[in-house]
Amino acid sequence: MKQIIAPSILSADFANLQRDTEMINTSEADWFHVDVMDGVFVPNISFGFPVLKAVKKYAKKPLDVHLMIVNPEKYIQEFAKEGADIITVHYEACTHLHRVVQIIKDAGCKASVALNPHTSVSLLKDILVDLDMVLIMSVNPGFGGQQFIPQSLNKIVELRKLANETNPNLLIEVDGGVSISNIESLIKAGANAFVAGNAIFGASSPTEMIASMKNIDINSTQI
Ligand SMILES: O=C(CO)[C@H](O)[C@H](O)COP(=O)(O)O
Ligand SMILES: [Fe+2]
Repeated sequence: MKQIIAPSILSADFANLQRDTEMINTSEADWFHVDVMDGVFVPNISFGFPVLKAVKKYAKKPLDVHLMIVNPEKYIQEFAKEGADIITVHYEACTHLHRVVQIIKDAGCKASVALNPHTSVSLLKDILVDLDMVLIMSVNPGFGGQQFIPQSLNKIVELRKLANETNPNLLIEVDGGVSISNIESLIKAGANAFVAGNAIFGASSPTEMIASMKNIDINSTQI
C-alpha cells in the first residue's frame, strides 16, 4: 500500500478555503488534516466547528481531525456530527484515555492517539490494540512550519516494533516538519501516513508536491 498523504489545512489560505479544498479533492492526497487548537493545550488558537463544517461541505475525502484541546471527550460527538472521520486526541490531554477512545469509536469514527515529542511510545502498550492510528508529533504542537525533530525517527521504529506484536494494521502518522526530503526515511522507519502543511501549501505547485510525496517508491532507491 502506498503512503497516505494528508495536507494540513492549517496552512491553507482561509480567504480561499473552497479553492484549497478543491485543490486537495483533485490531487492525489488521501485525507484532509484538520488541526483544532484551543489556546490551552497548545499556545495557539486555530479554528473549530464552523471551519470543519465549511471544509466538509466541499471535501470529497476523509477528514482527519487532530484535536489539540483539553477535555476532548466533551466535543467528540459534535466533531463526529460535523463530519470527522478519524479523530486524534492527545495522550497528554486524556486522564482516562481508554474511555475517550471508546467514545470516539461509539461516535462512528476511527480512533487515534497523538504523542508529543517528549512522550514515550511505550506508554501506549496497553491501549495499542484498541487504536486505528497513532500520530507521532515531530514538532511541538501549536504551529505549522516548524522544524522536524530528528528523535521522532527512533520513536517511529520503536512504535512499529510494538505494533507488530499486538496490532500489525496500526497506521502510524507523522505530523510536523514533514517534507519531500525526509518522507523517505520516515517510510523506512515504519510510518505510513503523513501530514504536511508548509511543504505542500508553500510549494510552487501544491498538487505536484502532493504527487511527489505520494509516489516516492522506497524500493527503487539506491543506497
Ligand atoms: O498539528 C500541527 C501543528 O501542531 C500541524 O498538523 C503541523 O504542524 C503541520 O504543519 P507543517 O507540515 O507545516 O509542520
Ligand atoms: Fe496536526
